[in-house]
Amino acid sequence: MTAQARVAVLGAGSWGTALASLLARHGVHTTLWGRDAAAMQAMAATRVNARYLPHSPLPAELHYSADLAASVVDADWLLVVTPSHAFGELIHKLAELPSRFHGLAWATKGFEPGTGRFLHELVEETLPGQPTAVVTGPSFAREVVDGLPTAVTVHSDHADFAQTVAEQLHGPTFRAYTGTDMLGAELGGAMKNVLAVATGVADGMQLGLNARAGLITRGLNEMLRLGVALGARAETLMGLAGLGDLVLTCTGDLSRNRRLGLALGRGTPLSQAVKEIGQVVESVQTVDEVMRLALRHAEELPIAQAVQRVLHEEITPTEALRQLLAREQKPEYPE
Ligand SMILES: NC(=O)C1=CN([C@@H]2O[C@H](COP(=O)(O)OP(=O)(O)OC[C@H]3O[C@@H](n4cnc5c(N)ncnc54)[C@H](OP(=O)(O)O)[C@@H]3O)[C@@H](O)[C@H]2O)C=CC1
Ligand SMILES: O=C(CO)COP(=O)(O)O
Repeated sequence: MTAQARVAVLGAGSWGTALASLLARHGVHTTLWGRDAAAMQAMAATRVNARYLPHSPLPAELHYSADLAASVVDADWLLVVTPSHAFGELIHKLAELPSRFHGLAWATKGFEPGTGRFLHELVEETLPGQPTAVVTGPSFAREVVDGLPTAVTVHSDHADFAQTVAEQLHGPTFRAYTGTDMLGAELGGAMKNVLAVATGVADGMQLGLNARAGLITRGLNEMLRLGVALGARAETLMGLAGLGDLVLTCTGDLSRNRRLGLALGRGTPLSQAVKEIGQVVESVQTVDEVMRLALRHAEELPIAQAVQRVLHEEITPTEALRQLLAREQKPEYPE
């Protein structure tokens, strides 16, 4: 008999809780770590994540901890699911802890704030030699924890590690594909959050379904152009990590990034909109990193730039729309 796999899921918000539940349901010995001891104790007692997924019972097999060292000490591999702004600090803490894990995956979507560095670059520097993988794709936590059918993709430079992660996540209602393009997978997951704000703004302003479809398609074009300039594979961005997640977050009201855009389009001030959502809204930081990369690689991204100006409250959504519509006529693709 093979030993039961042991995984620590680090970050007990909605997505960490959903992925930990999934692993536990699949027979993996799973510990969910969160920084808030009282919240973790309450979760263990009630088997509900009252703040982030209040309507979904969690499996009896799931373990909870607020002790990072104890959570990771005997884990076979780790799955980090904190917001991107907390990712670097956590990786540095992990580098200091006694552990035996072989492989670090993350389902965080975003970049290192302030540098435009990809999360895989940050991990390679801090934990050199560890197999790494990114779990991404169209996947609202609430639907996953409720057992609704979902497909994601796991990209890694280490085929064995990608296979381990995908096999343990894969189950009757959760399909986990594998791929080898970490950069493309990370870029897609990060950029779709910015583009979801754009379509949210348009829908909040009641600009119609034509505008929504136009923004999704031209947004995909921005993702592809920046991706290819950075060395991503176009097919990654046309798959679950790019187009799939873009469609989900640009059209599904469970998306917090879309809801931010909707609120801004209806005239709600940024700080109020973020406060009302009450959860991580990655686009607020990601947009600056996307534009930093675009500048570095001389790529013009008019939709992402409009989102940046709106999120910095430099221009109103109405002015952003005027500027986008006033752009010159040109071929759809460069010849
Ligand atoms: N929700 C979803 O459907 C999906 C989310 N993602 C991605 O997953 C990542 C996490 O998002 P999500 O779970 O939704 O976010 P939530 O807003 O639901 O939860 C955020 C969690 O992160 C914790 N946290 C915040 N700062 C720190 C820190 N410094 N150290 C440790 N924990 C911290 C919070 O703890 P506390 O409560 O104590 O503040 C909370 O548990 C994001 O990058 C998101 O884009 C990806 C796919 C789907
Ligand atoms: O990444 C997600 C779904 O794939 C969740 O999107 P939001 O962060 O916009 O809620």
